[in-house]
Amino acid sequence: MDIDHTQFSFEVQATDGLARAGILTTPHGDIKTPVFMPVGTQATVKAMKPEDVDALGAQIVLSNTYHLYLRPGVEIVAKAGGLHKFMRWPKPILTDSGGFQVFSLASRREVLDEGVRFRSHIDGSEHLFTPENVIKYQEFLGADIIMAFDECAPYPADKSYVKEAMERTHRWLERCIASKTRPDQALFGIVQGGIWLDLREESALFVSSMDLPGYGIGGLSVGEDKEQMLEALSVVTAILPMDKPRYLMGVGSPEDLLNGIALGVDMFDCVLPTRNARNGALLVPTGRLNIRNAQFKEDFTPIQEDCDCYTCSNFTRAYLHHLFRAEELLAYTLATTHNLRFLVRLMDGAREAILKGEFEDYRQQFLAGFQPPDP
Ligand SMILES: Nc1nc2c(CCNCC3CCCC3)c3[nH]c(NCCc4ccccc4)nc3cc2c(=O)[nH]1
Ligand SMILES: [Zn+2]
Repeated sequence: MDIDHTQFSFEVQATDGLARAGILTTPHGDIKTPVFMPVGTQATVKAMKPEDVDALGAQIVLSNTYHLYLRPGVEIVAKAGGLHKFMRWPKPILTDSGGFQVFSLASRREVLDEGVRFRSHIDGSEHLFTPENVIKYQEFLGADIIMAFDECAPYPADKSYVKEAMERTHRWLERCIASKTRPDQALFGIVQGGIWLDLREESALFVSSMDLPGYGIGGLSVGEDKEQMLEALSVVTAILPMDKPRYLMGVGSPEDLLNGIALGVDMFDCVLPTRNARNGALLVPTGRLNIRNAQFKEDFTPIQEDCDCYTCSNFTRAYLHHLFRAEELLAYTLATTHNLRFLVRLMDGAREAILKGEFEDYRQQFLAGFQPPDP
């Protein structure tokens, strides 16, 4: 089923090297790219009200077919009128297909050509995900962008297995395309191939040949070296159509976002900014600040002086330090608000720099000041 081209389109407004500034139009609104997409695994960005996720500038949120299929069930979300109504998020939503989550969360998995048999991490019940039923589940959930059912090979894995998983993913993509029935949902194919550049080239060529509205770059950020990720990424982005959005799945840290943009990536998602926030690791221009540290006990300055977020505009480091030490729930909301705003501003700055042809300076200047996490 083809998409309704009046509802989906992608316009590259400017390029600066391989970096792009664009607009992705969807039935629930436009998305300015580059974009970081907050993760809302179980139909909520953890600890956040949707209106506050909107207020900090998030343009699109992610949710997860695997989780929502197991609980509350896709039928209930469909009865609620779909994800947008169920979670009161009126802007675009993207759902991941569940392939990755089956491998990272479920137990007793069995990969067959038909699909993946697994046991629920919640109650041990047995299930089978196939390309056909995963597309059906995503149609019930009603996201604007849905991901093909794929197999993200584990890392490390030998090349023969990665090749087999890539070929299975290609066959599953054809079955996903054949199963689609909603013209108001865009199906993104996913490029696999591990860290092997010949497999990456083969997968990028195959997925590109399906002429889809956008492309996920999978199989990365699974433990490989940064250099291996960037090398595989550059092979893939050189092959994917220039006029379609590229989504690097599961990435990442501020430095990975800027390095991905420099290689032609438009969309990103990662659980880290929100997960780290809940652990008290707050993003600031010089790196990460662990607010639980005793040094902040009497620090009455904001998390970040020049941040305009609700947290930095109203509270001090001493207060956040207290909330985390006291395990007060407000800590998670305030910390998540700041980390998400930090990434929204980082992406907005990248977009402005690309429009002015100054992205390389922007990237270098940010990376010069930002200390990477301890390995
Ligand atoms: N379909 C699919 N999904 C992938 C994902 C999940 C992306 N987030 C989905 C959201 C939907 C809602 C929830 C998440 C990935 N995430 C990562 N790395 C994250 C690694 C990481 C894990 C924990 C902390 C930090 C980094 N690599 C990924 C590869 C694939 C892939 O090939 N195929
Ligand atoms: Zn802030």
